[in-house]
Amino acid sequence: MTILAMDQGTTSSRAILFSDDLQVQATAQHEFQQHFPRSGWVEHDAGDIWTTSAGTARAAIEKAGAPRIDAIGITNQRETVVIWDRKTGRPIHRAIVWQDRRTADLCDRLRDDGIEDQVTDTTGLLLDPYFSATKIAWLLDNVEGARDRAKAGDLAFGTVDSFLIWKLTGGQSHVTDATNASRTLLYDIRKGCWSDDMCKLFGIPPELLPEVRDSADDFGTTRADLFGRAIPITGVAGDQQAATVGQACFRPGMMKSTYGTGCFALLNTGDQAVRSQNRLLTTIAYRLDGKTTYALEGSIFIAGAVVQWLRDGLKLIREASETQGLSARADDSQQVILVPAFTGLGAPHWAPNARGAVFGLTRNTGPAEFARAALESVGFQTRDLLQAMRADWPQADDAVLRVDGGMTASEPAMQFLADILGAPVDRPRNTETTAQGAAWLAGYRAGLCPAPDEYAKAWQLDRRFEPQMDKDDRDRRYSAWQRAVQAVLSV
Ligand SMILES: Nc1ncnc2c1ncn2[C@@H]1O[C@H](COP(=O)(O)OP(=O)(O)O)[C@@H](O)[C@H]1O
Ligand SMILES: O=P(O)(O)OC[C@H](O)CO
Repeated sequence: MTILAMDQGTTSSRAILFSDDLQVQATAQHEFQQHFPRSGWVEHDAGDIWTTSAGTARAAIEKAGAPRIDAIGITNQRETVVIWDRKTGRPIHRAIVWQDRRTADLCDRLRDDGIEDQVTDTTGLLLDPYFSATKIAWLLDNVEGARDRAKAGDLAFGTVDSFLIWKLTGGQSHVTDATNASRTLLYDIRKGCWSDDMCKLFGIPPELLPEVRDSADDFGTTRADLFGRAIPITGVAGDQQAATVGQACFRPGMMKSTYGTGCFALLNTGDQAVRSQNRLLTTIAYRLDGKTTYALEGSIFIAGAVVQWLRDGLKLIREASETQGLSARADDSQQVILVPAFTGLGAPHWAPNARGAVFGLTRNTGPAEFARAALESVGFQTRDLLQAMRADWPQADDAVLRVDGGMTASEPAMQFLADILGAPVDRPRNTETTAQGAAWLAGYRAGLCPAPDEYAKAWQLDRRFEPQMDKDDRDRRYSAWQRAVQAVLSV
């Protein structure tokens, strides 16, 4: 039995074939072009999204010796908006990517109207251009004739999962799953349906919207000519939610944090949609067998990207892994703090105009101290998130943190994370947690993979990082970080 996971990310499309015991059989990856038509705008060609997704799927199947594929799971960059013509399947514009800030003014205006509380109550999100609704509104208002065509039911909106399913099924299915719907600003996360009020507020004709299904459900069957036979699509989740599932964070209080370019932390809060008082997001972690599990989410914009900056910006290293040896040589008597607010600060500050700063420089500060400060900045920011989660939901005190993503290869970064959180950090053996989550969802629905409890038992630890810093030191260092962040916010 073989399951194909299609992982459509911000910079590349990947395909991973899994056996039914969820071992990786083959992978393929293809980067695609990013379009930046103006400052703050980020677009993808939806055609590229489709061809690289289908192409990597074919390549992975070929690499594995063309096994029979029994089910497909899809996981995707979230919030990104595609609108296409239902008759021709042609997108009416490039996809507007989650990072795109073009609707910042619209969000400000809506906030000035005093509606943010209502929006947060319904959707669990904030009025920020990050989410889909204002991007949809922008397309309807800026592509000629789009609003009329949308009202007439001629157009379809989808997040990337939905667009891929449409293409895979040859236009037979216009569907999405609850996790992706929960990122649009249009979905009532407590009632589990599209919200008429939100559609009115953002001016979105409901005719545009896909049908919302569970994360493990029947999403349609692929065109037979694509991969040799018609294959059922039975699992879908946004990539951060798929990683939560892949990490088997099925119990309330379990938390996963993915350290790629940025960092996304999701804390399972069970059947409680916890309303954050600290500007975290309330989101759907997954919906299985009709039952919704919620999460609190915090996003940090710069995690592994700070290491890229050491490499490409400062040219202090040639490869990310060199930070390990370099940071070990840092002078312990120096307390250099780097606040990497290169593109503003994300949760819990949401300060888009903040910019980075370095504190505590001396004449002896050199590359080693910069490398250490860069790795530590990721730990400090995670503590900001955990602190906010603890304030929102007291059970978070006992959270178990499971980490994944490229930056978890960094032993010093993970050790400092445990030290500054004062809590253990678990790194799993499996590094393909996002794709594995999608594969498990598909396999679970198709009857190939075990129920959550059984699947959770198969999760294997690679290394647990135990906190080694004493409490006074931890508190002192964290206070210094907080002062540095306040300084950045006040400039
Ligand atoms: N050994 C390492 N030490 C520190 N950072 C690392 C290391 N290996 C990779 N990274 C960082 O991890 C990030 C890549 O992780 P990945 O999960 O592939 O991200 P994404 O999916 O966002 O592209 C890069 O930003 C890189 O700087
Ligand atoms: O594609 P990634 O891994 O950068 O993830 C993007 C997130 O889903 C955005 O919310």
